[in-house]
Amino acid sequence: MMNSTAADPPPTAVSVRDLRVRRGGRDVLRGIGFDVPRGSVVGLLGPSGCGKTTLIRAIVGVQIVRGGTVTVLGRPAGHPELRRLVGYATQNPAVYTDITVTENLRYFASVLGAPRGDVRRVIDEVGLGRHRDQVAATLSGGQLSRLSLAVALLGRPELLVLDEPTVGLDPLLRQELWELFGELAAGGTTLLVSSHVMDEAARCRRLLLMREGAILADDAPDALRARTGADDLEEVFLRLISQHVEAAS
Ligand SMILES: Nc1ncnc2c1ncn2[C@@H]1O[C@H](COP(=O)(O)OP(=O)(O)OP(=O)(O)O)[C@@H](O)[C@H]1O
Repeated sequence: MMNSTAADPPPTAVSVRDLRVRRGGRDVLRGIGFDVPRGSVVGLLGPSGCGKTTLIRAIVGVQIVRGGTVTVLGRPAGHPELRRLVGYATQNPAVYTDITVTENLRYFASVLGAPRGDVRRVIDEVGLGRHRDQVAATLSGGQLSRLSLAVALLGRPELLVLDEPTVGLDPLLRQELWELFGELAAGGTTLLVSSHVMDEAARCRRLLLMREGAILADDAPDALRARTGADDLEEVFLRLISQHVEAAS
């Protein structure tokens, strides 16, 4: 058996235990737990309102929680050291609309202490080369969300948390972005990516399927297919819901 040393990174990038969150007088996360292995792409899927963004907010340390623990790269979520280690792209792009793509990225690179050369790299990675000098206010929705993703990629964070990064993108761009996610994971980055789109789920190493503040399943896509006897992940999800409802009744 191998002994881990103080220098070894923890084997899980994110570890959530019995996490409970209340928002607007409702229990939005009801005691959930799971691990995100390092160097993998994990998909967070579930219907609108099931709690995906709330969970993501807890992982990046901006959500008040009622109970439970969230450990990120071996530190409690929200720890100041995580600022440089975690890249977060929100659903609504948080960039300055009155300056250009490059100016936004230069600004965020200086805030994060990322090398200047990173600006060019992330622009290329998200395919915004032709728009580098365009004022952000004039970008399309999909271009804006790619700019937000580019900000999250600055400094090569160890963990990327992306809230619906492919909304509003055409199928080709979506495919390119998922290829980029795969390349980043192959290089050791961990990605937690939320999505409504089930065909994207097939590209993930593991899937967290959420419904009404609970995790219905946490497994590899093939294991979920085998468990439910369905091929299509949309159908897998539906069967898991009915199994869950039957078990609860
Ligand atoms: N600021 C808030 N105050 C009170 N309740 C909130 C707030 N934001 C979200 N909620 C509630 O928390 C629940 C979970 O919302 P959340 O945004 O986490 O869902 P989601 O799965 O990310 O949805 P979507 O896919 O539509 O973004 C919803 O019932 C929502 O109404």
